Amino acid sequence: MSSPAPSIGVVVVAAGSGTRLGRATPKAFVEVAGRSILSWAMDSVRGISEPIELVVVVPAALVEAARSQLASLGLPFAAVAGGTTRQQSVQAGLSVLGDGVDVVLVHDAARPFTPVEVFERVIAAVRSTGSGVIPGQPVIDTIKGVDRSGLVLETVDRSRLTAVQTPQGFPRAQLAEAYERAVEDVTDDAALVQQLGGSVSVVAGDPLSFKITTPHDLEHAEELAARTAGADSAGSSMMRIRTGIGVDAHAFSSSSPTSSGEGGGELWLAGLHWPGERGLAGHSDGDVVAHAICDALLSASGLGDLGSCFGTSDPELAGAHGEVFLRRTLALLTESGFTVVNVAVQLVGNRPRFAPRKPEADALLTALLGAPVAVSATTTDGLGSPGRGEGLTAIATALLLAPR
Ligand SMILES: Nc1ccn([C@@H]2O[C@H](COP(=O)(O)OP(=O)(O)OP(=O)(O)O)[C@@H](O)[C@H]2O)c(=O)n1
Ligand SMILES: C[C@](O)(CO)[C@H](O)COP(=O)(O)O
Repeated sequence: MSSPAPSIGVVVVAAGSGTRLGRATPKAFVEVAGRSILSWAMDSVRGISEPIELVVVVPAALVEAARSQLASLGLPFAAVAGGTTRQQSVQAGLSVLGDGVDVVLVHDAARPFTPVEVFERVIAAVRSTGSGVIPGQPVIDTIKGVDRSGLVLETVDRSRLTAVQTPQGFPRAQLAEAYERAVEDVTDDAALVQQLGGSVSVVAGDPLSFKITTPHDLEHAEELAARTAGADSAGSSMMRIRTGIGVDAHAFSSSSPTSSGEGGGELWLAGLHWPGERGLAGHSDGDVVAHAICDALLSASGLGDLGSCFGTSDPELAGAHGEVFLRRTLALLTESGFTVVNVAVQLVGNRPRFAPRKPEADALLTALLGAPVAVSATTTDGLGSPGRGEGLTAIATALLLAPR
């Protein structure tokens, strides 16, 4: 069954040059503690609790670079070229959003440390008000109105001011109309909506949402990133944890076991040969434990599943043992920068008696994946197809660490 299309569209604008930062590289691609500002900005976006459709808008020359840099995000995204102003870049992002999107958040990559709670607050407020919502922070300094010569004219009532941040959220139709009818270039999305008479309200922003604009902001970002790196295992590592689940079932083969176990109906399970036990039917050797592990690993990485990664059309996989699939799966994960943290798998069936060979199975699979694998086994008290002795099922979970 296909999953429902996301109703939240997130457009991350990252196509600015960063003139005020004064670097040769476009600002979103400047590194902070070894990662681009754009990559840092994705940490919170990835944490949004409901499905999103993500569009990243970058300088035309860096579309491919962005695609490869963000490939390990673990969530699908489109990367498109921006324009010469922020407004044009937002417009480019909006134009590729799918039909299923009805709420749009526009976020500056230049605000890479915006906590995910701010995103959630904006989404909730757009839904409850049915109108535009922007995060804001109180203005702390005393503000003076001055004329062109610098003469002070007035002290502004700062209780009426808010310093605006992103993400700025809107019902899609409201934002799309504002962009279609825009007549002048403005610095934020809310201004366009207001020009059409649309209402926009403010929710609490966050000091961490500061925009990296000047070299001083970049220094502040480096300090924050260093602190995050200090708490790496508790902080950003936690954000990189991915879990996955995999299930596989095979019927017992109708042919009798042979002594060789090769193609003659003997059982291969958890990477081990089980002499004298009836084998499992399938295109490969039917090793449900190995296959469930592969599916769990692929599900955690977002790279697909056993069927999509290793189709039955590959002649090398006909009759292949579980360890072939495990090695290939590990290679795919490693190429994409994932690290396996651990795997747990449970075999469901009446035979074989698994407990005596559990240490052997754990050791083999652990060595193959280079991470702890624990295999357990259970019966179903006679219920269902495993209970009737028709075949075996295995259910696996996997934990991965995604690349930075
Ligand atoms: N043509 C542009 C200009 C800006 N932005 C994005 O809009 C956000 C806010 O812009 P700002 O921080 O002011 O970025 P720059 O325009 O890059 O900075 P500067 O004004 O110093 O050149 C940033 O994430 C920036 O990448 C964009 O996508 N396309
Ligand atoms: C939307 C915005 O981040 C509001 O602060 C905007 O992009 C700011 O751009 P500015 O050019 O730094 O005002």
